[in-house]
Amino acid sequence: MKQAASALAAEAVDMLGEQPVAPGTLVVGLIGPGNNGGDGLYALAQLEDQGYATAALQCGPSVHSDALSVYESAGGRIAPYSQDNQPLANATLIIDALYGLGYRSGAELPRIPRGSRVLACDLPSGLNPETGVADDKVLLAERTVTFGAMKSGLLTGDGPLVTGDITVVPLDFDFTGQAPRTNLIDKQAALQLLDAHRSWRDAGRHKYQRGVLGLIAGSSLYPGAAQLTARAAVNCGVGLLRTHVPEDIAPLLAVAVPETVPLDDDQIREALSSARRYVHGRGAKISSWAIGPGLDSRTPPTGAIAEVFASRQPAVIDASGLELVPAGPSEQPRVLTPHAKELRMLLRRAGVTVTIEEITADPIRWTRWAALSYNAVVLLKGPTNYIVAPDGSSLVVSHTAPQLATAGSGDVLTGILGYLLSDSSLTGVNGVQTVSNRRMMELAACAAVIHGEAGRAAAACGTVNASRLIELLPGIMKRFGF
Ligand SMILES: NC(=O)C1=CN([C@@H]2O[C@H](COP(=O)(O)OP(=O)(O)OC[C@H]3O[C@@H](n4cnc5c(N)ncnc54)[C@H](O)[C@@H]3O)[C@@H](O)[C@H]2O)[C@@H](O)CC1
Ligand SMILES: Nc1ncnc2c1ncn2[C@@H]1O[C@H](COP(=O)(O)OP(=O)(O)O)[C@@H](O)[C@H]1O
Repeated sequence: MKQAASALAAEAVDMLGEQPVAPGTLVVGLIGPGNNGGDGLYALAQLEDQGYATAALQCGPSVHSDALSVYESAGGRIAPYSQDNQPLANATLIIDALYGLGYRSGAELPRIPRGSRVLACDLPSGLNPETGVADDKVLLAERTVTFGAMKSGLLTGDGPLVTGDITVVPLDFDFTGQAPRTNLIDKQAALQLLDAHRSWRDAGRHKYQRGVLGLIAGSSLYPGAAQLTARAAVNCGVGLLRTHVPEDIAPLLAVAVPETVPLDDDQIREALSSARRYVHGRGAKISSWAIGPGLDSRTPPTGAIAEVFASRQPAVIDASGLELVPAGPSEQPRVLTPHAKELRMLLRRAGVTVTIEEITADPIRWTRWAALSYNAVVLLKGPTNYIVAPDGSSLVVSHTAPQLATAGSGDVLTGILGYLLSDSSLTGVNGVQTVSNRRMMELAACAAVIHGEAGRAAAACGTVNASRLIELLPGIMKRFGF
């Protein structure tokens, strides 16, 4: 418990970001009746020792007695919580140590002043630790420090919307008794994954060796989507982008993205056959594919697209491409990127009937169904991104921004992921090699984090639109080591 409390206190200090302590700084703990409250009191005691002014507010019928004695010995004082509590109004930081793993929905939760900075101990109070269903009065956290292992409720349902940034603090024992089946990929984890995948082959490569992305996209109905995906891939730094779009929109694309080189059906076939001949490092004509943004599903490109689906080259498939991708076993490593409605369509095509409400209530379950049915990694887009591999393992990305819910933002994600899949230093592929689902899943999570980072950066400067995200990508990619 003291180990947990130390991590909580350290996070509080990190949030306050001031040493020596600024005058007027006040840390207020909302203290519940169980061990979660105990963690909070021990953390407040440590903050007292470090010179912070603290106050504890007792929110239940009792408090952890040992922790209270330690807190009082450190000079702290506890008072009963009431709605007009002065300390709460003056708090620089509130530590929510009301309820944690022992929470059952329906408690009377304290009202905290609007705009308060809240650090949640283990879980935000009012959040069901298993299902992720949050009460209406859940205490919204800026950060959550969770102990021992990730809790499913932090990652599913409302969890990612109410936890803020999550830090998992390993303890000397695993008190949940089981390893987490789902992992959170935050910015730090994405950086680590990209570093782990990056190979020494990065230097001295020509554009074909760096990686060539083949984009099959666009229609006269949706001419803009192909441009957005293409511009995103180019601004990520793709070695070469080749685009297959209908003839009537090709001139528009050539003007919007002069870096791209057109790709017709015959060239697609030639690229696929060259991929079968080349070995790692020698450079195939196309390394990976992005299929779907802006395609018109009523008049899809015929011919070569089926051969791309039959290839072993990695692909990200989005939007109307999802209506064309075959279900069942395939040799192609694929990431499908549906939003909830498209996931419902994918599942229906695979014979599973489910409503959008059911998907939203249990996103990992239904994404897993699609991953199994299509033998592909599936990235379910939305306020939180769920990425599930056919073996059932999953990653969650909540490093997002609500402003990303804007037209064309998904096309940008496809461009980012298409680029990552094309980069031979990340996939290790440039020809006949195939990429494991694990790596596809990790790269999909990294793309979602990069997309989220672009969304946050754009939102920090003003309103967000897809073009703005694209403009920011070169700087964002630099932050991720590109
Ligand atoms: N070995 C462990 O299990 C560890 C636990 N730790 C801490 O302990 C916490 C779990 O402690 P507890 O099991 O004591 O549970 P909590 O401290 O989360 O709260 C449980 C208490 O709240 C009451 N309660 C729950 N829902 C309520 C509701 N709707 N209305 C009114 N009262 C309600 C329960 O009756 C119980 O008394 C973790 O979240 C974590 O903070 C950490 O210190 C690390 C080690
Ligand atoms: N509320 C939200 N908060 C954060 N990100 C969101 C939210 N809603 C949608 N997104 C993200 O915005 C993008 C929207 O993609 P998509 O639905 O395909 O739109 P479009 O087809 O217009 O590009 C996805 O990356 C998704 O994860």
